[in-house]
Amino acid sequence: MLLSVENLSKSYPGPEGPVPVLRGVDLQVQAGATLALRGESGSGKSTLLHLVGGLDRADGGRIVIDGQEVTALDDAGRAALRRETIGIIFQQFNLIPSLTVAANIAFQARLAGRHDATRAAELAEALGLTEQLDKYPEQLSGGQQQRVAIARALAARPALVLADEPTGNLDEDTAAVVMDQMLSLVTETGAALMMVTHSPDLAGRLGRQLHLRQGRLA
Ligand SMILES: Nc1ncnc2c1ncn2[C@@H]1O[C@H](COP(=O)(O)OP(=O)(O)OP(=O)(O)O)[C@@H](O)[C@H]1O
Repeated sequence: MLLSVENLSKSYPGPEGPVPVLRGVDLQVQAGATLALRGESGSGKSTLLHLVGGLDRADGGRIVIDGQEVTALDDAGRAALRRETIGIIFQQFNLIPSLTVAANIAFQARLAGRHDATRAAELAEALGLTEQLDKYPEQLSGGQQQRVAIARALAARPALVLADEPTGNLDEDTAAVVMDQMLSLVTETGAALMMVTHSPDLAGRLGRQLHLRQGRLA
Protein backbone atom coordinates (compact mmCIF):
# COMPACT_ATOMS: atom_id res chain seq x y z
CA MET A 1 0.00 0.00 0.00
CA LEU A 2 1.44 3.36 -0.99
CA LEU A 3 -0.60 5.48 1.43
CA SER A 4 -2.31 4.36 4.56
CA VAL A 5 -4.18 6.75 6.86
CA GLU A 6 -5.55 5.42 10.15
CA ASN A 7 -7.87 7.16 12.57
CA LEU A 8 -6.44 10.58 11.74
CA SER A 9 -7.62 13.51 13.82
CA LYS A 10 -7.00 17.24 13.66
CA SER A 11 -8.52 20.23 15.46
CA TYR A 12 -7.89 23.92 15.09
CA PRO A 13 -8.08 26.33 18.01
CA GLY A 14 -11.37 28.24 18.21
CA PRO A 15 -12.63 30.96 20.57
CA GLU A 16 -14.34 28.34 22.73
CA GLY A 17 -11.64 25.67 22.54
CA PRO A 18 -10.43 23.27 19.88
CA VAL A 19 -12.70 22.79 16.85
CA PRO A 20 -12.39 19.26 15.45
CA VAL A 21 -12.02 19.10 11.65
CA LEU A 22 -10.89 15.51 11.08
CA ARG A 23 -12.41 12.99 13.51
CA GLY A 24 -10.93 9.64 12.63
CA VAL A 25 -10.14 9.54 8.92
CA ASP A 26 -9.22 6.15 7.43
CA LEU A 27 -7.92 5.85 3.88
CA GLN A 28 -5.82 3.51 1.79
CA VAL A 29 -4.40 4.33 -1.64
CA GLN A 30 -2.52 1.85 -3.78
CA ALA A 31 0.43 2.77 -5.99
CA GLY A 32 -0.82 4.29 -9.24
CA ALA A 33 -4.42 4.70 -8.02
CA THR A 34 -6.35 7.94 -8.55
CA LEU A 35 -8.74 9.35 -5.99
CA ALA A 36 -11.05 12.36 -5.90
CA LEU A 37 -11.60 13.97 -2.54
CA ARG A 38 -14.90 15.81 -2.29
CA GLY A 39 -16.85 17.51 0.45
CA GLU A 40 -18.44 20.81 1.36
CA SER A 41 -16.42 23.94 1.78
CA GLY A 42 -14.79 23.81 5.19
CA SER A 43 -15.16 20.03 5.54
CA GLY A 44 -11.39 19.57 5.92
CA LYS A 45 -10.20 18.48 2.45
CA SER A 46 -7.23 20.83 2.37
CA THR A 47 -6.41 19.96 5.95
CA LEU A 48 -6.25 16.25 5.05
CA LEU A 49 -4.05 16.93 2.03
CA HIS A 50 -1.71 19.08 4.12
CA LEU A 51 -1.36 16.35 6.73
CA VAL A 52 -0.71 13.65 4.11
CA GLY A 53 1.85 15.95 2.47
CA GLY A 54 3.62 16.45 5.79
CA LEU A 55 2.96 20.19 5.69
CA ASP A 56 1.19 20.16 9.03
CA ARG A 57 0.98 17.78 11.99
CA ALA A 58 -1.99 15.66 13.02
CA ASP A 59 -3.29 15.53 16.59
CA GLY A 60 -3.71 11.76 16.50
CA GLY A 61 -3.71 8.75 14.20
CA ARG A 62 -1.18 7.51 11.70
CA ILE A 63 -0.11 8.28 8.13
CA VAL A 64 2.23 5.83 6.41
CA ILE A 65 3.60 6.61 2.94
CA ASP A 66 5.78 4.13 1.12
CA GLY A 67 6.57 2.38 4.40
CA GLN A 68 7.50 5.57 6.24
CA GLU A 69 5.40 6.72 9.17
CA VAL A 70 4.91 10.40 8.36
CA THR A 71 3.24 11.06 11.70
CA ALA A 72 6.42 9.95 13.50
CA LEU A 73 8.87 11.99 11.43
CA ASP A 74 10.43 15.25 12.59
CA ASP A 75 10.45 18.37 10.38
CA ALA A 76 13.58 17.29 8.52
CA GLY A 77 12.18 13.81 7.92
CA ARG A 78 8.93 15.20 6.56
CA ALA A 79 10.84 17.59 4.31
CA ALA A 80 12.87 14.67 2.95
CA LEU A 81 9.70 12.67 2.30
CA ARG A 82 8.15 15.63 0.44
CA ARG A 83 11.30 16.00 -1.61
CA GLU A 84 11.61 12.34 -2.59
CA THR A 85 8.13 10.87 -2.69
CA ILE A 86 5.44 13.54 -2.95
CA GLY A 87 4.48 16.00 -5.67
CA ILE A 88 2.37 18.91 -4.49
CA ILE A 89 0.17 20.93 -6.85
CA PHE A 90 -1.83 23.50 -4.95
CA GLN A 91 -3.75 26.56 -6.10
CA GLN A 92 -1.03 28.91 -5.00
CA PHE A 93 1.53 27.73 -7.51
CA ASN A 94 4.53 28.66 -5.35
CA LEU A 95 6.78 29.09 -8.34
CA ILE A 96 10.14 30.68 -7.58
CA PRO A 97 9.99 34.21 -9.04
CA SER A 98 13.75 34.57 -9.55
CA LEU A 99 14.03 31.37 -11.63
CA THR A 100 13.08 30.85 -15.26
CA VAL A 101 10.31 28.43 -16.18
CA ALA A 102 12.93 25.83 -17.15
CA ALA A 103 14.69 26.20 -13.79
CA ASN A 104 11.39 26.07 -11.92
CA ILE A 105 10.51 22.81 -13.67
CA ALA A 106 13.93 21.34 -12.86
CA PHE A 107 13.92 22.56 -9.25
CA GLN A 108 11.99 19.78 -7.55
CA ALA A 109 13.63 17.05 -9.63
CA ARG A 110 17.09 18.38 -8.75
CA LEU A 111 16.20 18.36 -5.05
CA ALA A 112 15.09 14.75 -5.40
CA GLY A 113 18.30 13.90 -7.27
CA ARG A 114 16.25 12.87 -10.32
CA HIS A 115 16.69 15.73 -12.76
CA ASP A 116 16.63 14.49 -16.35
CA ALA A 117 16.82 17.20 -19.02
CA THR A 118 15.12 15.03 -21.65
CA ARG A 119 12.23 14.25 -19.33
CA ALA A 120 11.88 17.92 -18.35
CA ALA A 121 11.76 18.90 -22.03
CA GLU A 122 9.13 16.23 -22.74
CA LEU A 123 6.95 17.48 -19.91
CA ALA A 124 7.30 21.09 -21.05
CA GLU A 125 6.29 20.01 -24.55
CA ALA A 126 3.32 17.96 -23.33
CA LEU A 127 2.10 20.92 -21.29
CA GLY A 128 2.59 23.46 -24.08
CA LEU A 129 5.39 25.32 -22.30
CA THR A 130 8.22 25.01 -24.81
CA GLU A 131 7.94 28.68 -25.82
CA GLN A 132 7.92 29.82 -22.21
CA LEU A 133 11.02 28.08 -20.87
CA ASP A 134 13.23 31.20 -20.72
CA LYS A 135 10.56 33.43 -19.21
CA TYR A 136 9.99 34.20 -15.55
CA PRO A 137 6.78 33.25 -13.70
CA GLU A 138 5.50 36.86 -13.58
CA GLN A 139 5.54 36.92 -17.41
CA LEU A 140 3.09 34.00 -17.61
CA SER A 141 -0.69 33.78 -17.47
CA GLY A 142 -2.39 31.95 -14.62
CA GLY A 143 -2.96 28.88 -16.78
CA GLN A 144 0.65 28.80 -17.88
CA GLN A 145 1.87 29.14 -14.29
CA GLN A 146 -0.40 26.27 -13.35
CA ARG A 147 1.17 24.12 -16.04
CA VAL A 148 4.64 24.95 -14.77
CA ALA A 149 3.58 23.84 -11.29
CA ILE A 150 2.30 20.55 -12.75
CA ALA A 151 5.49 20.01 -14.77
CA ARG A 152 7.63 20.79 -11.73
CA ALA A 153 5.77 18.28 -9.56
CA LEU A 154 5.83 15.51 -12.17
CA ALA A 155 9.43 16.04 -13.31
CA ALA A 156 10.56 14.81 -9.90
CA ARG A 157 8.76 11.49 -10.53
CA PRO A 158 6.83 11.43 -7.25
CA ALA A 159 5.07 8.23 -6.18
CA LEU A 160 2.18 10.31 -4.83
CA VAL A 161 0.76 13.52 -6.30
CA LEU A 162 -1.39 15.70 -4.05
CA ALA A 163 -3.45 18.26 -5.91
CA ASP A 164 -5.73 20.77 -4.18
CA GLU A 165 -8.22 22.21 -6.69
CA PRO A 166 -5.32 22.64 -9.07
CA THR A 167 -7.40 24.42 -11.69
CA GLY A 168 -9.73 26.21 -9.28
CA ASN A 169 -8.79 29.70 -10.42
CA LEU A 170 -8.74 29.08 -14.17
CA ASP A 171 -11.61 29.60 -16.61
CA GLU A 172 -13.59 26.48 -17.49
CA ASP A 173 -11.98 25.83 -20.89
CA THR A 174 -8.41 26.35 -19.69
CA ALA A 175 -9.12 24.26 -16.60
CA ALA A 176 -10.35 21.38 -18.77
CA VAL A 177 -7.22 21.47 -20.95
CA VAL A 178 -4.81 21.69 -18.00
CA MET A 179 -6.67 18.91 -16.21
CA ASP A 180 -6.55 16.62 -19.27
CA GLN A 181 -2.83 17.17 -19.50
CA MET A 182 -2.31 16.55 -15.82
CA LEU A 183 -4.36 13.35 -15.75
CA SER A 184 -2.66 11.84 -18.78
CA LEU A 185 0.78 12.69 -17.42
CA VAL A 186 -0.03 11.25 -14.00
CA THR A 187 -1.24 8.03 -15.65
CA GLU A 188 1.84 7.88 -17.85
CA THR A 189 4.17 8.39 -14.87
CA GLY A 190 2.38 5.73 -12.81
CA ALA A 191 2.03 8.12 -9.87
CA ALA A 192 -0.91 7.84 -7.48
CA LEU A 193 -3.08 10.95 -7.43
CA MET A 194 -5.19 12.33 -4.62
CA MET A 195 -7.07 15.38 -5.83
CA VAL A 196 -9.47 17.74 -4.12
CA THR A 197 -12.17 18.87 -6.49
CA HIS A 198 -15.64 20.38 -6.34
CA SER A 199 -16.36 19.25 -9.88
CA PRO A 200 -18.43 16.06 -10.24
CA ASP A 201 -17.21 15.71 -13.85
CA LEU A 202 -13.60 15.81 -12.85
CA ALA A 203 -14.14 13.51 -9.88
CA GLY A 204 -15.84 11.03 -12.23
CA ARG A 205 -12.67 10.75 -14.25
CA LEU A 206 -10.69 9.45 -11.30
CA GLY A 207 -10.63 5.85 -10.13
CA ARG A 208 -12.40 6.45 -6.84
CA GLN A 209 -14.39 9.22 -5.15
CA LEU A 210 -14.53 9.79 -1.42
CA HIS A 211 -16.52 12.39 0.50
CA LEU A 212 -15.42 14.08 3.66
CA ARG A 213 -18.41 14.57 5.94
CA GLN A 214 -18.43 15.43 9.61
CA GLY A 215 -14.73 14.76 9.85
CA ARG A 216 -14.82 11.28 8.31
CA LEU A 217 -14.37 9.82 4.85
CA ALA A 218 -17.05 7.78 3.14
N1 LIG B 1 -4.85 27.22 10.14
C1 LIG B 1 -6.11 27.17 10.54
N2 LIG B 1 -6.49 27.68 11.73
C2 LIG B 1 -7.76 27.61 12.17
N3 LIG B 1 -8.74 27.02 11.48
C3 LIG B 1 -8.45 26.50 10.29
C4 LIG B 1 -7.12 26.54 9.75
N4 LIG B 1 -7.13 25.92 8.54
C5 LIG B 1 -8.40 25.53 8.33
N5 LIG B 1 -9.19 25.86 9.37
C6 LIG B 1 -10.63 25.55 9.51
O1 LIG B 1 -10.79 24.14 9.36
C7 LIG B 1 -11.93 23.83 8.58
C8 LIG B 1 -11.51 22.99 7.36
O2 LIG B 1 -10.72 23.79 6.47
P1 LIG B 1 -10.18 23.21 5.10
O3 LIG B 1 -9.45 24.30 4.43
O4 LIG B 1 -9.43 21.95 5.37
O5 LIG B 1 -11.54 22.86 4.34
P2 LIG B 1 -11.81 22.50 2.81
O6 LIG B 1 -12.74 21.33 2.82
O7 LIG B 1 -10.53 22.34 2.10
O8 LIG B 1 -12.56 23.81 2.33
P3 LIG B 1 -12.68 24.50 0.86
O9 LIG B 1 -13.43 23.54 -0.01
O10 LIG B 1 -13.47 25.74 1.16
O11 LIG B 1 -11.28 24.81 0.41
C9 LIG B 1 -12.57 25.17 8.23
O12 LIG B 1 -13.60 25.41 9.13
C10 LIG B 1 -11.45 26.17 8.40
O13 LIG B 1 -11.95 27.41 8.78
